Amino acid sequence: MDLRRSDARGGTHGRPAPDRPSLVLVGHGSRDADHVDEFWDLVRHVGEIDPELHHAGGFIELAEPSADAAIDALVADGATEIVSVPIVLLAAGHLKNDGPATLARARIRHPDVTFRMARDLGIHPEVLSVAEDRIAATLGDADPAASGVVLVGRGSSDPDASGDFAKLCRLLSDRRGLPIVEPAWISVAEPRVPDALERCRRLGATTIAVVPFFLFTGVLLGRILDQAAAWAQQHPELTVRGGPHLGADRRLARVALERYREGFGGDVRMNCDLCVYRVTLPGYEEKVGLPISLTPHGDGPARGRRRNRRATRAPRPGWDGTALELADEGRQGDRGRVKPGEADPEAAVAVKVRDLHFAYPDGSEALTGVDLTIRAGERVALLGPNGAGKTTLLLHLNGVLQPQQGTVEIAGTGLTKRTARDLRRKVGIVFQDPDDQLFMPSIESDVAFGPANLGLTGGALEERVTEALRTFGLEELREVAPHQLSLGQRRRAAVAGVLAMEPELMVLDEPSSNLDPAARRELADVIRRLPTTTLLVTHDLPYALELCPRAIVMDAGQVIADGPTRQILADEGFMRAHRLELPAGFNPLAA
Ligand SMILES: Nc1ncnc2c1ncn2[C@@H]1O[C@H](COP(=O)(O)OP(=O)(O)OP(=O)(O)O)[C@@H](O)[C@H]1O
Repeated sequence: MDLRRSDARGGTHGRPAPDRPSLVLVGHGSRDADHVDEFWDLVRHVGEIDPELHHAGGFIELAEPSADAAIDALVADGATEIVSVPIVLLAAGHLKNDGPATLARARIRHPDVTFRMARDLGIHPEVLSVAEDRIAATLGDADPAASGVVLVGRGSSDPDASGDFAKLCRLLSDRRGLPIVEPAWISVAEPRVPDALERCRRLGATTIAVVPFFLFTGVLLGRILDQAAAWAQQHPELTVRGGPHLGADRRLARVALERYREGFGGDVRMNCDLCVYRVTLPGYEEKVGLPISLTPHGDGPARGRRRNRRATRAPRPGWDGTALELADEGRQGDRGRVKPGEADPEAAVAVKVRDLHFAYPDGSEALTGVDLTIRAGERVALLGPNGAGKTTLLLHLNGVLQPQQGTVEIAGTGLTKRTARDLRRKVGIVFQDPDDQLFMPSIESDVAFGPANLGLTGGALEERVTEALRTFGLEELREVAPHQLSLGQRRRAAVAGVLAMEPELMVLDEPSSNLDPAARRELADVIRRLPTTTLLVTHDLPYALELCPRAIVMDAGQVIADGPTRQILADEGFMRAHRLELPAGFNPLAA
């Protein structure tokens, strides 16, 4: 018997905290017991990712407890602020009507409690990743050039939901390189499944995956497969494969927590999470691309620095410099260009980790389900308190440790005992202490050591070494012994040595530790110029902000946040909850 599952049903979890609201996860509800079980599985994931968070789950209709009862239970525990996150893929009538209505009733029952409503899971990169995995599993080894996908939604009379679903299909094919992805709906909206299958056929697909874009199971999934099977019978020359729905994937629990943080911090994005194109609001042109605060919105006072702002005011310029600069570039006719270090959604995947678990022989569970994707060319900070699991993750990336459960891929190569040696070459780790790395009599011979081991000789070796030394301003020091250099110079030399191996992924472990301000700046210049995908593991949060557009935060063996570094560092409640401290007086919004 799965005790955790029955524990997660109904009831509340955690205790109310003074510094952050409680969370109510609101599902649609279903008469299907498996659907309801999957909802509780997702609630359980949320609790596992953020064990301290006071939360409960409930339904709009058809299953128990109701969302009203879940809210009452949180209040009975002492909650004074509650964020409601709809566990719904795309918002339509039920969320838009019943979601706010639930909170309106709750405000009447509990006038002293503040309620906020967060967004649906929506068009989020993690939602796309889950859908992408389901599609890939369904297509298997079919030739992508001759494959098509019919992604099937629930169907709604709400044009926003239908439009968002079509957009999501488009993003899966445009941005993720999937073959033809055709939207279809099982009820209310058109096209229907047979029409979309027919369109795939006409576009030249010989293998077609029919994948339900449903969060949880239910009677409609069988109907989708029946319709696909009936169509397939009329087209025996084609292969039609039915795929799984999204299910209670841990990545979706992380999206739910991100929505909670948005609702909590008043940082609801004005555009979708994936858009590089930004909409100019008439009269607010200077705010193009900035997140617009919706916090006050009639839901009681806002928290924190933006307490006194009205919903129509955007945060001050500089909140999201990245987006601002993008918009400026757009005006010069270069809209959407990806800047160095940022994710290019069209770039190849450099690192893909899925559901990675690892326990040390003494039973310490260091990794308990890590999922992350890093694209080629990205510069990403890996943050987290002591013992979060960062080192253990790195030891998997370079093949020193083998996954006990889950998968690790570097530049398309999966980690196995057979490939571990190869992966060690693809992932270059620059250790915190350069003296662990530099052991030859001169900097030049140190930098040459790795490439020479790879078999490079003569002019090719000389060229590789000179290039690496030039990149790091070490040419004049090439004949100097490492012990005669400063710590900053030794650290640059260590980076040069690893870069000379031309790794697919460069990992820098605490690169700024013990450096004086000048050496720190010089190293930052070097890191910014690295041509390789870079993962920077650090407790130096200002350095992470300076160098990495994106941060991944780990705690208790899991990824608990993944997003723009500035946004994560500015989330005071989140930072405190995970023992991440900014230096006194450091304001990530102003930096
Ligand atoms: N060799 C080991 N044997 C047993 N437990 C270990 C071992 N190495 C790490 N652990 C445990 O695994 C968990 C994750 O540790 P890890 O070193 O990966 O964290 P970290 O995020 O790198 O921490 P730090 O920031 O302190 O370097 C911790 O609970 C740690 O005590």
